[in-house]
Amino acid sequence: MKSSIYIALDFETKDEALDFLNQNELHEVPVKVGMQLFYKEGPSFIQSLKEKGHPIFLDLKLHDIPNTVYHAMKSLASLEVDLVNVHASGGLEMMKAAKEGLEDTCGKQASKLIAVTQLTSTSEEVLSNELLINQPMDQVVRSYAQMAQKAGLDGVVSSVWEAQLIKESCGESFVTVTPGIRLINDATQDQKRIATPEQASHSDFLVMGRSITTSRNPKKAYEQALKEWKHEYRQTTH
Ligand SMILES: O=c1ccn([C@@H]2O[C@H](COP(=O)(O)O)[C@@H](O)[C@H]2O)c(=O)[nH]1
Repeated sequence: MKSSIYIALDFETKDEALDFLNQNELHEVPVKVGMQLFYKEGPSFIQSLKEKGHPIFLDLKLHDIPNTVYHAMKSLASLEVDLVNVHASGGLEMMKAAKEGLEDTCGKQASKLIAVTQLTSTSEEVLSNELLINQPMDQVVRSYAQMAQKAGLDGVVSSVWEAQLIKESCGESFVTVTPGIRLINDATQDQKRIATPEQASHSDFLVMGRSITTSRNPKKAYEQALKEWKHEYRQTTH
């Protein structure tokens, strides 16, 4: 898997999403399909994106009892997307079941499986006051990442600010996928742990939605993000 930026296709309909990609000449770019579009358009939309050559991250964040997640992953496995995910807070047994569901259907060719550690919309305050987790965010994210690794997963979703710690704890090949990315001066909106592409030197993949999709020039915004990120990537790895 080459490192890249997944554009979050958070649109109401497949027509809106496909028009967006066509009109902005974003051909074959990696895309992320989340609950909004998948619940409305279903597997046939994934198929049409695949036919157009887009690498796909299917971001459904499964979180249920192990047996349910096992069977749900068996269904998702047949879509043969690049990345699928679960919530790490579902626990070790649930994550193992997710992995088994994928592999029982597609063997080692199955989609890569990652786990959300803590949503990028969760702040330190929410973590302790609402979720009642009385540890610092980076420690919680690190523990969840280690648990995901123990369950046999390929990586995790976190904010940019925990990616280095994850690499140090789980190794360079453990994949870090980071949403909550904003170009400079863009609105934070509901995100709390945000960063610019330039700050994302320890991320293998970025996820960017509104900074690109609501930009006046989405293609330019996408190319700018890639340039800023790759510049940083080159400086830290070569
Ligand atoms: O922790 C997480 C996990 C997933 N997401 C998803 O990424 C995009 C981000 O969209 P923006 O418009 O760039 O804020 C969105 O689809 C989320 O569901 C996340 O933001 N944080």
